[in-house]
Order: sequence, then structure tokens, then C-alpha cells
Amino acid sequence: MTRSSAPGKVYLFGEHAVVYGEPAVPCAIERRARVEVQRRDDGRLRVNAEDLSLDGFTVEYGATADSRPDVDVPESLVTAATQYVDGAIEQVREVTGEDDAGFDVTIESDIPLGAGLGSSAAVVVAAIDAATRELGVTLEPAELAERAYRTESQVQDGQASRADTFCSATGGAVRVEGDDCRSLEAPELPIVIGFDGGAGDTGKLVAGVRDLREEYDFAAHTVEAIGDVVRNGEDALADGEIDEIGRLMDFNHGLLSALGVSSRSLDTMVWAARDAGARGAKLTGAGGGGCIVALDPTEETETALSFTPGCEDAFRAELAETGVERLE
Ligand SMILES: Nc1ncnc2c1ncn2[C@@H]1O[C@H](COP(=O)(O)OP(=O)(O)OP(=O)(O)O)[C@@H](O)[C@H]1O
Ligand SMILES: C[C@@](O)(CCO)CC(=O)[O-]
Ligand SMILES: [Mg+2]
Repeated sequence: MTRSSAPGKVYLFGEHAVVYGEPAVPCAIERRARVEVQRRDDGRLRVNAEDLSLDGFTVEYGATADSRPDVDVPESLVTAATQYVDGAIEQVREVTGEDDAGFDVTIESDIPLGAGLGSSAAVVVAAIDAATRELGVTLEPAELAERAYRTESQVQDGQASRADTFCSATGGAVRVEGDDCRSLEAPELPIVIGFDGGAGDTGKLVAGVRDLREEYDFAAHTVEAIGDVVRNGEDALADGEIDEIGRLMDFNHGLLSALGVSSRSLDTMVWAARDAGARGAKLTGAGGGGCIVALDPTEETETALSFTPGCEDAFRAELAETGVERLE
């Protein structure tokens, strides 16, 4: 039996635009997905994922695409729920050459699903790491990140960046531009997260931005403008200028909003944070619902968010220095 964990993340800058080759700066946070894997001799895959949105369920299915799970819920829901784990195991079979390896997989996670904190990347990174090690293969972080990226890309219809998966695999703050992925020195940041209790569908939101970008030149320019914000953000991070970082986060949120990926509750939380004196606030991740990230060294933003209608949870997040962790 092997166990690995991997962290979630917030985007300081650059989500969505990073899919089109602009740079982005996500930052790993101490909220983790833990995946335990046990090899099975019969080639089947059994996934126990209590946190999934189908109120928690256990499915068992074979190695081939035609042997679907036998559960009493619509097929599309099961596919949506299990596709990242399925994709991760496909990568494990490919990289180890063990095409018919079967596993019992148990997932526990303290990252809300579909909320912009990178639950999919954390689950995929931890699952690939644990399952390859279960077969006696230990992947270097770069290879692990690449395999996890291929999984996200497949699920998101070929439109994904390496940002979430690289950040989750390596930890810390990172900078990703196309296939250039590197770690960044970042100052200690007073990160506060507000969560509306909801979720967005990453694949659909990414497709929405793709369509807008194809339809309007100004949408394509908005994506490029996000790239400019990120480049300025990198300078502000290097200089440790928290006020400037916050200002650029505000700008980044406005541009994401223009691209149609914010929501009423995300905007409400962003304004509650700003009104409380946060240095800056923006949605994080794919959007549509889920989380915002704000910077505030005082308690004011967390307190204000906890009284904001539509905000279900407000908490402070610590930077996760370590990416994937090999537990057993
Ligand atoms: N605890 C979990 N157990 C099993 N699968 C999970 C778990 N957490 C996430 N997943 C998988 O990840 C999917 C959510 O991924 P999605 O990319 O939509 O959101 P996210 O990664 O949380 O947010 P974002 O990509 O915006 O940061 C779930 O539908 C499920 O397939
Ligand atoms: C929206 C997006 O930029 C981030 C999702 O966390 C998609 C991606 O980078 O693959
Ligand atoms: Mg995701």
C-alpha cells in the first residue's frame, strides 16, 4: 500500500490566460488531497472517494473503457466525478507499461471540489505518485507534473495549462508560461480565502473563454492584458510590494470578470474583502463559483467575509512549501 498527498493552490495572477500561453503565478496552499493506493490482482479499479459531489460513493470497474461503474446514478454524473482519477490511472498504466494494473484507490481531501483551489490537480498528482510507487516506479517531480498535466488536458478537452499540476507537484509559488515551469521566490503573503459553497465546471468555463476569444478581438486583447498584469505582478512579488500585488490582483479580477468567469457571489466576496481593507481581492481558478483570494495581514477581511451573505466559509491559507508528499 502506498500513500501520497499533494496541495491545492490559489492563483495570485493569470488563470485562464495561461491556457493561451500567457504567464501565470499560482501558489500552493496547505490544503491537501491524500490518495491511498493498493494494487489489485484482478486488473479492476475500485475508487472510494467520500468527498465527491454524489454525496460520497464507492465505485468498482474494470481496466477497459467498456466496463463502466455499476452505480445507480446517471452515467454523465459518474463520468464527471471519476474522470480525473480514471485519467490518472491511465497515465500510471502508460508510464509503467503495466497496461492491466488494477488498484484500490481511496481519496480523502480537504480541498473543496470545483472551487478554484485546484482539487483536480491535487488528486491527480497524488494519485499518479502513489500508484506509480505502488508498482515500484518513482517519478521525478517534473515527470509527475507532466503526467498530471496530460490528465487535466484530456479531461478539459485539450485545453489546459501546466500551472495547477506543476504547482501541486512542486509546492511553493510557481511561474508557468506554456511549457516553461519554474519555482518563484515569493514574499510571505497574508492570504485569506472566501468560499461561497459552490463550484464551477473548469472544462465549461475554459471553453467559454475560448469561444469569446474567437468571437471578439477585444476578448483576445483582454487575455493579453491579463498577461501584462501578471508580468507586473512578478515584479511586485520580487520587490515584496504587497500593496502593488493587491492592486494588480484587483485589476486581474476585473479582466476575468470581463471574460465572463466571475459570478454574483464571487463579486460580492471580492467587494466585501476590499471594503474590509484587503490590499486586493480576486477570484481564483476557473471561477463560476467557488473561492476568492484576498490579501490582508489583519483579521478584518476574514471577519467581514464570515458575515457576508453568500460566503459559506472564510479562512486563512498558509503557503505549502512542499508539493507532493510521499507518506508511505
Ligand atoms: N476528493 C476528491 N475525490 C475524487 N475526485 C475529486 C476530488 N476532488 C476533486 N476531484 C475531481 O476533480 C473534479 C473537480 O475539478 P475541477 O477542475 O472542476 O475543479 P478544481 O480543480 O477544484 O478547481 P480549479 O480547477 O478551478 O482550481 C471533480 O469533479 C472530481 O472529478
Ligand atoms: C482556468 C485554468 O487556467 C485554471 C483552473 O484552476 C485552467 C488551466 O489552467 O488549465
Ligand atoms: Mg481543476
